[in-house]
Amino acid sequence: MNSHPTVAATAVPQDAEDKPDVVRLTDVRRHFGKTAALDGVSLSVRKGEILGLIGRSGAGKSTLIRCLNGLERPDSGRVLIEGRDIAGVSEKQLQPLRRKIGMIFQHFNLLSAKTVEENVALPLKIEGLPKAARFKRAAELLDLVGLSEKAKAYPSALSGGQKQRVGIARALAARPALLLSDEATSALDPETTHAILALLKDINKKLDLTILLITHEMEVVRNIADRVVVIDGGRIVEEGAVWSVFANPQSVTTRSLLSTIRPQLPDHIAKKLRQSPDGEAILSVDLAGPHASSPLLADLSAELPNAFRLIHGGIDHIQEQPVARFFIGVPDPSRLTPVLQFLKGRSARVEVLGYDARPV
Ligand SMILES: Nc1ncnc2c1ncn2[C@@H]1O[C@H](COP(=O)(O)OP(=O)(O)OP(=O)(O)O)[C@@H](O)[C@H]1O
Repeated sequence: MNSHPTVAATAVPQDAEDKPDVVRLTDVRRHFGKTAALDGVSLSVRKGEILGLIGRSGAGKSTLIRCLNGLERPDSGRVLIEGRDIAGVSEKQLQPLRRKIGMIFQHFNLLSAKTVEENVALPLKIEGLPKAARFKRAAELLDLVGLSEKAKAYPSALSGGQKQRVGIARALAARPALLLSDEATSALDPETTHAILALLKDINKKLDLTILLITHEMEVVRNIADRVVVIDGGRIVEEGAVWSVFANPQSVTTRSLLSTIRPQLPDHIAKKLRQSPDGEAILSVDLAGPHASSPLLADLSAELPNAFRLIHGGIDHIQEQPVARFFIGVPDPSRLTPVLQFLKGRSARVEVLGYDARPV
């Protein structure tokens, strides 16, 4: 028997369930005329968790952000930040609640006439902290984001990645309960994106910081989120631990958002597929968690020699869980049933995608 830890134990830290919710939305609705920007959204983000909220353009992400930071009032539903409902409070009561949320943005939103350290210290000036204390805190934060040597520089002298580091330092200045990241890496190149996401993960671990990542890119979610929520048309269409959603996406929207980063059947083969059982059967094979560590294809080859050919695929590792996806061809129709039986017996999800009458 396998000696791997159970799936549930590895996907969610043991104490995560006990941690309080920093954010809790209950049945939040916001309509603009006939458009339901948010159509009954309920979600929570636990202390220390990184939640990825993903959706295509128009899914309702910006409306949700605006409901969270109080710029938009929901038509109905509750928006709790550390247990305080921000949906029903006055503008004056909203100010201290807003400060519980630090935000980082796609275009950084730094003040160009102020130095890096002045940008970082600004939220503390608004809070009325004395100058020496403000700049001491700014120095600590610039150290945290690895940008101490740029304290006296102006934003125009920084790269995009450096600007976002300043944005992160500034967002953390007032010790927020939640860091809200609004497409914060969308304007950055892949290498810089990777470095910024690694920094966010590092800060999450060091400070037990709660992060809500709003994005349209699955790669971002894949890299650092613990859990993912997929929204479409103002509704949550799927949610779960990132590795498990990646391993077995249920909704059409999730599958489509994943299509750029999961192995797909090569186009030139997909184009030739027919549904009539004539020629080589083309199969997708998915498995995840402990099952994906076994030498499945080697075992299949030993059990049924020359029954299949490997077309495409591989094993990814998400949240330390192997997530495997392969495409294989079974040229001999008489061997299809034994291949399917073998794979299913090993807990793989197998789908016959079609038949290629003219394999290369
Ligand atoms: N102020 C508004 N007036 C009218 N319709 C609006 C308003 N704000 C949002 N909407 C509509 O609500 C829906 C959700 O919009 P929202 O901006 O929240 O989506 P989004 O996921 O943030 O999209 P994007 O990624 O393109 O920013 C869209 O159909 C949009 O046209």
